[in-house]
Amino acid sequence: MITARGLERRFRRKGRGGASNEVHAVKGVDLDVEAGELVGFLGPNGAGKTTTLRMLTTLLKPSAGTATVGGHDLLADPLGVRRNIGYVAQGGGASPEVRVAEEIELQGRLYGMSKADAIARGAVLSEQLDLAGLDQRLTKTLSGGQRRRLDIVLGLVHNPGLVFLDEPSTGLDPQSRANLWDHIRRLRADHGVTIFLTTHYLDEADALADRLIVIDDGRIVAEGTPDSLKSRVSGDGVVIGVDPAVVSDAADVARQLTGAHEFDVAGGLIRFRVPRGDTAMPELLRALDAKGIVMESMQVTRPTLDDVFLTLTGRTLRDAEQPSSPEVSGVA
Ligand SMILES: Nc1ncnc2c1ncn2[C@@H]1O[C@H](COP(=O)(O)OP(=O)(O)OP(=O)(O)O)[C@@H](O)[C@H]1O
Repeated sequence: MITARGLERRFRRKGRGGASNEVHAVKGVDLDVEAGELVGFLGPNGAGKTTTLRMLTTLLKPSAGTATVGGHDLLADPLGVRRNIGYVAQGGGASPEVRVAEEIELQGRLYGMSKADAIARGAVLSEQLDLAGLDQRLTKTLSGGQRRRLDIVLGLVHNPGLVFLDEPSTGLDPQSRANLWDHIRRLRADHGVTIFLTTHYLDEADALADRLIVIDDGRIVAEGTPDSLKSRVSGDGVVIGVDPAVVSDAADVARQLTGAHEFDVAGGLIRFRVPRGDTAMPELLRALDAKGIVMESMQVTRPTLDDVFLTLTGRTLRDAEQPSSPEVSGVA
């Protein structure tokens, strides 16, 4: 669905006294997205997510690189790309003074659909995204969550096989976010739409994406399923409790586990890491049992995506956030 090679984008910014300097926002991105995948493009503010997305959706010309999106070449056939994708921008696109039904119909007609087809498709999507009954409301009267769902209907009305969502849940309260995630999952399940979404929320990336592509400072730094990224980097944290009299014997047993590392033994507690806690624990229980040692307590904690980002870049995702800079001008 998407193949990009060496995508780059530079911007020229005017500094003090009219001097201009260049921002290398995207520094050679390669990415592949298969049909039917739900891929999260994760990175801190300013990492280059929106710039990459705008290049892939033909809104911004790459300074270098090539891409095929939805089967069409980005540079040779931008119209073909546009016809085959949906794009839901960060701030959304609905006009405030227009009724929901008119907005959906207008969007369909912009893509060359007949009035009847646009209305029919709009009705199906509105039902699926919990907007049924709101068709005569002015869009400015919708709640944040409803508006965001309308943005998604607008992005999907022309039936694209691939949809780009830029920061879909920004600005929504926790309940509306969880609700939106359900809708996004269902869209993929019911329509087989391929979804590429950007986010800087770790929980969103974790909850929603089959696969994550992590970007930092214009470069891809990792990719994989949320679980594989977590296990690759640091492994699960384990704390077991035993009688302090046998703690060193128990620690010797735990050290035999494949990949066990970072041991810390204090009182009756043994802390360490293993690549996969769920498979290591039964093995450890059996080995301790064979030595007649009773495990009194056990806790396994999965690493978070923030641990992953920290290991990859030396910063947590939150530390890495920087205020976005104003738009000035582009250099293709
Ligand atoms: N039109 C522009 N002119 C100058 N600099 C720009 C322009 N657009 C983006 N940039 C800069 O490029 C870098 C990447 O910005 P981009 O918006 O792609 O990041 P992002 O990861 O999407 O961040 P956010 O989550 O805040 O949207 C930033 O340093 C940003 O200031």
